[in-house]
Amino acid sequence: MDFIEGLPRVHGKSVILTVVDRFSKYTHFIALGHPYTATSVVRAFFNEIVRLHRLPASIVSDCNPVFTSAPWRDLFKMSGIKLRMSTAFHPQTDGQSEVTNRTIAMYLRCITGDRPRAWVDWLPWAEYCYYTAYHTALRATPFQVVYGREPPPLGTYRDGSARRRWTTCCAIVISSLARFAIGFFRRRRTPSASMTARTALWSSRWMIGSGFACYIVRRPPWCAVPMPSSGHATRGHFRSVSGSERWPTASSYRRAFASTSSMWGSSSPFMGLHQWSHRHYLPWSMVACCLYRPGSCILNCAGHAMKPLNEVIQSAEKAPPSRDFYGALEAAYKRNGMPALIAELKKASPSRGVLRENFNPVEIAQTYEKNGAACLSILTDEKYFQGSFENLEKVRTSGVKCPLLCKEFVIDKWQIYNARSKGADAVLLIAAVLPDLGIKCFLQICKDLGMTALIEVHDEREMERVLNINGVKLIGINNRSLETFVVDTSNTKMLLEKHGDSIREKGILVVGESGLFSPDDVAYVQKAGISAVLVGESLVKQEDPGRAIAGLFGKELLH
Ligand SMILES: O=P(O)(O)OC[C@@H](O)[C@@H](O)c1c[nH]c2ccccc12
Ligand SMILES: [Mg+2]
Repeated sequence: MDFIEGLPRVHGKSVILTVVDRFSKYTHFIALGHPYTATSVVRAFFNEIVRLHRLPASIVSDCNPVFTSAPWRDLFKMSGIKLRMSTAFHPQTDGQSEVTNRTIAMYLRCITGDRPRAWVDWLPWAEYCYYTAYHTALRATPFQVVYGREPPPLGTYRDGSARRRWTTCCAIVISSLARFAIGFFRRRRTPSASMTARTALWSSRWMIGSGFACYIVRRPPWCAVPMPSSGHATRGHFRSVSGSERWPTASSYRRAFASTSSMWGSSSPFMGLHQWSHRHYLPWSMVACCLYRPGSCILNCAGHAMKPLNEVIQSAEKAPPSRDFYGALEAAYKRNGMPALIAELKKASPSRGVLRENFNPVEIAQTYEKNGAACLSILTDEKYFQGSFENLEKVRTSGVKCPLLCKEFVIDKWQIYNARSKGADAVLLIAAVLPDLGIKCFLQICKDLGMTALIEVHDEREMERVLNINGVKLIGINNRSLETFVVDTSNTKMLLEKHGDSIREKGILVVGESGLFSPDDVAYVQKAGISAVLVGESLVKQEDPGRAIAGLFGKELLH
């Protein structure tokens, strides 16, 4: 048992009494007023713990004077409960509570974000998520250990109910997600044929890790960031990161993480992500609720709440077989002696606004294909690029034969299965927003689904991280800075000068992305060593985007 103090006072409450069962890790979080007394704690203990679980054999706590006071001493004497107190400067004795405290404080910071006073309302949900989350040491959820079965499903999110009050929605979304998470872990123990044991392992860890990615990608104003832990990470500090209203920039991620570095044990989110201990991640359900807040930039992911993971996996398995994206690029490069073209269907962009008013995805796709594009990239992100999965499906069913890249911010494997079920042959994975573990897991999923993963890097650090991952076949170097949107093609040259050798050694194909407008630009990146280019703006903006291809390359491309 332990206390988390110093939370914002709401309805007279500013302390959490945390009670963890050492065997099952089942937890209870009880909000208390400050100052709490021995009597108030005894009362809470009987009301909330003894009522449900009977008297414990022993209690481990730190040297809080509450437990040495008369009411507790009497209680211990009469009931035969042993008190095992940790000594000063040896918090490990009560390590279980310390870990729980840290975790719960983090959940609360993340969920309440810029409304720290809402912690009281969220406490029961945090508790629910805690005891229904898979525990690596237990190989089960605490709930399962105590009750011998999974918790019953809660209400399900229903399509069309989104206009309800946000809090209600959120509760529904969390509960259904928690259920998916549980379903997922159940699945993990009996992986289906399509999911190799290795994928299952990666994904289960990714499940936890992805929390982190969501956390990064969230729009800055919602990004609650734990303060560096000075001594105790359990104090109720809340802080939100301010940043561009329109778009989460890399600098805002960095700022966010610079301040948490001591807590995460890494100096930057772009370094050593894989080393983070799992308890520093949020459980999926928690993160999801942050993600679904209005204003979250990954709205596509909200589909999660409407279509459970196992259903998306089933539809992905039923989808027509995928085409060879990588092979198409390789063949086109050989055929033309020019970089293969991935032509992009992009209606708008956050930096340039609307690029093309009359945007007919099928027409554009057909003229791209007719004029020699090897593959197509279709933006499905709605908010910033005005893309959609409808566009992807339309192009896929229109008779266009080029392999298709689904372009969105993938942070959750659900999105990959979803992309496959809609007919995508490749997905984009952005190294800046994914930890290494995430990339590995997603690569494996792509492999299982027969898809190609295009892994996008921006700088040297990301390039090094990606080159250390096995199985990477396609790397995209984005010349556009995530931070300033400024395009600089010399980025490609610089990265290839430094890493060209190991890229060639591994047989990796490199795609030059963004800001290519003229035959000179193409020649420049080709000379740097790329074998394909990804071009959007300079084609989409032209009257006939297909005919613009010859203008971009300085010659007609062969089929
Ligand atoms: O329109 P451009 O400058 O030719 O860029 C295309 C493509 O590189 C760009 O759309 C892009 C590269 N990586 C991304 C990630 C998400 C969204 C978009 C992108
Ligand atoms: Mg304590």
